[in-house]
Amino acid sequence: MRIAVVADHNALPMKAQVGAWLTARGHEVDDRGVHAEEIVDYPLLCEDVCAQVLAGAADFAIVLGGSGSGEQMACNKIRGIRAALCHDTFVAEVARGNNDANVLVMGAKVIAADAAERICDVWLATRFRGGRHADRVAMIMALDRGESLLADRTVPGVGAPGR
Ligand SMILES: O=C(CO)[C@H](O)[C@H](O)COP(=O)(O)O
Repeated sequence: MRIAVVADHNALPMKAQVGAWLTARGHEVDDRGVHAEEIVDYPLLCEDVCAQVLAGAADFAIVLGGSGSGEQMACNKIRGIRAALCHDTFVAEVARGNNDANVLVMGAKVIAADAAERICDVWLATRFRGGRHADRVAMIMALDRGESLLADRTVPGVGAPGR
């Protein structure tokens, strides 16, 4: 697969290790920075790497930060992106299998590099299951377009006061 990778100043060693791991398994890695330990504003990296996915230049993006939470937020502000912050293989499996996520975010201050490799392994091996999950992803994408899911209907149990 073609995988575009970025890391901020908190995750350069993880980027090197994950990049080498991916390359050793035959994936094409596009290392889009940063390349030095200068402090960088991670939303810039997120915009760049997500554009690679949206343009079809990459099958997935991997975004590495300190915690990863801001990176996940930034990526998910970009229309068409479904970014998942994964700290373990369970979340990675659900992110791909159920959510059809196209950007993997990890926090180098949260998990070790060997855990990041295991997460990548599960991410790349898991296929989107479709079915009811496809309906939910379609709803996510409607929200992404600024549409309301509830404007023209009521859903039992949603928004009603509990007893
Ligand atoms: O994980 C992150 C955002 O979620 C960033 O890596 C983190 O916020 C950067 O902060 P600093 O400039 O203090 O290293």
